[in-house]
Amino acid sequence: MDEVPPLPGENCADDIVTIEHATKTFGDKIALDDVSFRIPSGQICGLLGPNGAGKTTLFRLLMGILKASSGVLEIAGLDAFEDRVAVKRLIGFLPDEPVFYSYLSGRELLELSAGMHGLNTYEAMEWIEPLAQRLRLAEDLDNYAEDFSRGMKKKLGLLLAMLHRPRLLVLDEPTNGLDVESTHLFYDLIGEAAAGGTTVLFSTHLMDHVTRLCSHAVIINEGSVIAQGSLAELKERYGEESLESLFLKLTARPQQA
Ligand SMILES: Nc1ncnc2c1ncn2[C@@H]1O[C@H](COP(=O)(O)OP(=O)(O)OP(=O)(O)O)[C@@H](O)[C@H]1O
Repeated sequence: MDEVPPLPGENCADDIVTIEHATKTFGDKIALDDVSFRIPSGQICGLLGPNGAGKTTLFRLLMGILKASSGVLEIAGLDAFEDRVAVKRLIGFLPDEPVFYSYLSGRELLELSAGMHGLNTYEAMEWIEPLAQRLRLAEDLDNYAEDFSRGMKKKLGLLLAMLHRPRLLVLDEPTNGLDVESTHLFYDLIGEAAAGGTTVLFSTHLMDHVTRLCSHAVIINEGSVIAQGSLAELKERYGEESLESLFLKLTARPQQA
């Protein structure tokens, strides 16, 4: 995969994601509470947390879909909400459940997205076609995306996220609903994008996938960051053999009556 060129004036050692004291409330509900962490360029970072921990909310803040109640969220120095149009050029986002226009084929959606990113449509499609073939989606691209299976929608969503060769890939449970082979194919593509310089932040409930793909992890629980660091640092700091036992230890909750 082609190497992603650095942005003008961007130092590769810089943090591409900066989150400082971010809080998000919905009425009385505190979904995120004083969250702070940074992701340096080129890192693959796993975002882990039990159901309802705040992972999707954090992704929606980073994409500028939601505005933080307080705190700082920056992508390559741009404010995630105020500069959200510019930020969208830097990020490829795969939501947990991608939704598409009902009247467009997979190919038309890719072409539309290429146009929105100001890309040459022919060149963008020529670049994405081999990836579609590797994901075994190429033969379905002329069908309506709405008729795709859940796994096919995920694959199209990943292609849309990667089409403009973003600086940062934000993937919300990317392999949720994928079969084993497709999961491997996904991780191959994500790993190759990272090797080419793309930073990756992804959430998953599958600890072995984090161990396989990530160098670093951030664990959130009930809206707060409870641990972060390299996988080796985390295991050493908490004296646990595996990421799974560490996760269970840190997120243990009392049983409900
Ligand atoms: N629009 C909203 N209005 C009210 N509460 C919300 C809203 N969005 C999220 N929440 C609440 O914020 C908390 C965090 O939700 P979020 O979807 O971010 O969790 P998550 O970590 O992605 O969970 P899961 O692993 O189950 O997908 C939950 O308690 C959820 O009910």
